[in-house]
Amino acid sequence: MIPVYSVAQVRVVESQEIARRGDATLMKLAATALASEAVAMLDEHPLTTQSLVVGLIGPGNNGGDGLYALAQLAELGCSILALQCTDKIHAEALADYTKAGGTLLPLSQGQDALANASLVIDAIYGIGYRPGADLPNLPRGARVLACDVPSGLDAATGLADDDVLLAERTLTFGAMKTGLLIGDGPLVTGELSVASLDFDFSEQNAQTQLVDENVARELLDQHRSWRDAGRHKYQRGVLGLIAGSELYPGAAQLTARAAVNCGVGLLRTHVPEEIAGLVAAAAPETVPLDDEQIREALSSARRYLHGRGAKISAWAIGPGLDSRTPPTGIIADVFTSRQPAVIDASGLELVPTGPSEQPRVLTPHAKELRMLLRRAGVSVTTEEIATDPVRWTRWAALAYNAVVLLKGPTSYIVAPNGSSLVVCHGAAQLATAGSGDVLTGILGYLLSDSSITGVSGLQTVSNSRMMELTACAASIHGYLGRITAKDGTVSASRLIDRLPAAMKEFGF
Ligand SMILES: NC(=O)C1=CN([C@@H]2O[C@H](COP(=O)(O)OP(=O)(O)OC[C@H]3O[C@@H](n4cnc5c(N)ncnc54)[C@H](O)[C@@H]3O)[C@@H](O)[C@H]2O)[C@@H](O)CC1
Ligand SMILES: Nc1ncnc2c1ncn2[C@@H]1O[C@H](COP(=O)(O)OP(=O)(O)O)[C@@H](O)[C@H]1O
Repeated sequence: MIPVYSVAQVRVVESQEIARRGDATLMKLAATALASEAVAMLDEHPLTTQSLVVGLIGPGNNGGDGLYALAQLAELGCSILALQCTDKIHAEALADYTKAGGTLLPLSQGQDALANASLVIDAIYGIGYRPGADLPNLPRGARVLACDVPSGLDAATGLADDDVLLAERTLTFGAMKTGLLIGDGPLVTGELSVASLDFDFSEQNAQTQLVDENVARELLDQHRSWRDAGRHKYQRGVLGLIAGSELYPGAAQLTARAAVNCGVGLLRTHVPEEIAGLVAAAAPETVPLDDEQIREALSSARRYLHGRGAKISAWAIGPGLDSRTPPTGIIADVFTSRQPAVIDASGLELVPTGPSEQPRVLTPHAKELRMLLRRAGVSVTTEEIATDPVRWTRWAALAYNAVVLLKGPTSYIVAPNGSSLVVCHGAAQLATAGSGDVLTGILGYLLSDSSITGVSGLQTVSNSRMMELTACAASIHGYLGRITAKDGTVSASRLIDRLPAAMKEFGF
């Protein structure tokens, strides 16, 4: 997990570190990390003797970082140029830069250099940015490495100015900051990483924790064992899918195909008779599940205590249900079980508020979250949700006693105890009909697999594990979106086709 702190917390720790180690030492450390990130970016494309790194330099310490980094790049043999973007400039860093042989030009004289640059380092503004500055226009296609924070983004609120400098990568210092992950943040930072500079955050409570793909891989690995190879399909896990209607026949097919392509032990589907043929054709691996069999599975699960001997190990409820005629009775029965469940789309209209023995994940987008909150007696607009997503997701988690995943460009995952995780950096093209159904299939599969949940015998899945697996599903989904977008436009069907390859990257 990568802890995330507010800018105010970063400022507190920064001032302690300055007192301990000195301003210049910290800036040079930041610059070394920035220079090696620049080298890594340059290495991705063949270098020529004309390869040029142009630094856009602002008035404060962010500009200082940029100048020190350029000086280090010059020592490594790169051609460098600094463009002064504001009246003020960091004097000590400029002296260091000039000593390394660097040239400084006003921004107005740097247009040709910008057009020819192999890489642009954006060191105009960092966490000291106040919205409304005059920011330069960069040539189309410029490769930009942002120093700490893209200029034009408020690292506290996540709000970006229209002319924010869009980064291909952002290297942020000290710690991950909230504004990089909320609002416009994920749309403008590009690939995001942290250089911790050994800042000591032990006296600060993190605002939330970021789950990136490496963290997701570690979380998924937590309970895997060599013994997994000996399991038969029922031991591996059976997912029960209650979905679909004549009105929306596609969603159940998408979720079913997604779960199958994840490698689920067995998928059993409860869909209306009218679309059963369609679902069976879309995913011939599935076995139908009628009301009687569901009741039998629920009662056998109770007899054998949760988990052991149960015929269904997890549930996915909701994709494509017709909210006018959902199978309310059978879903209410499933809600009394202790097998974990993911509930999406129209299924969300049926989830009861209050305490429950069943570990649940609700996966609303913002409008569905508003509906969930209304049902719980809380009136809120989607605009209010956008301004403070974690707060409103927390309300729903508490009211429904469930883990809640708020979907969008950034996914926020909150448990009933208020703890939260964040997942971001999926492809924007994931915003396409049916991609949420694919996510439900992925999460349903993860909840069904005993080697992933780590549940055996008498245990049920804890909310903290539910939260981790929800973050893993969102992370796999984001990765899936990115690899699919690499070779063309994205549709839910194309996502499903790439799912086996994506799962492999996560150790499946
Ligand atoms: N202090 C430290 O120990 C460290 C700081 N670091 C760097 O320092 C940065 C923060 O430095 P600063 O506090 O100097 O802040 P910045 O470098 O982000 O910029 C602050 C300056 O920009 C001006 N400014 C902000 N918004 C403006 C606007 N809209 N129009 C015109 N001028 C505007 C301010 O008046 C101020 O002069 C971090 O982002 C990071 O890059 C790193 O070197 C790590 C260590
Ligand atoms: N701009 C975006 N960038 C990245 N991911 C997005 C973006 N917009 C939506 N998503 C993701 O796409 C999925 C859409 O889900 P949902 O709205 O339920 O779609 P549907 O109901 O059509 O299946 C969610 O996983 C969400 O996190």
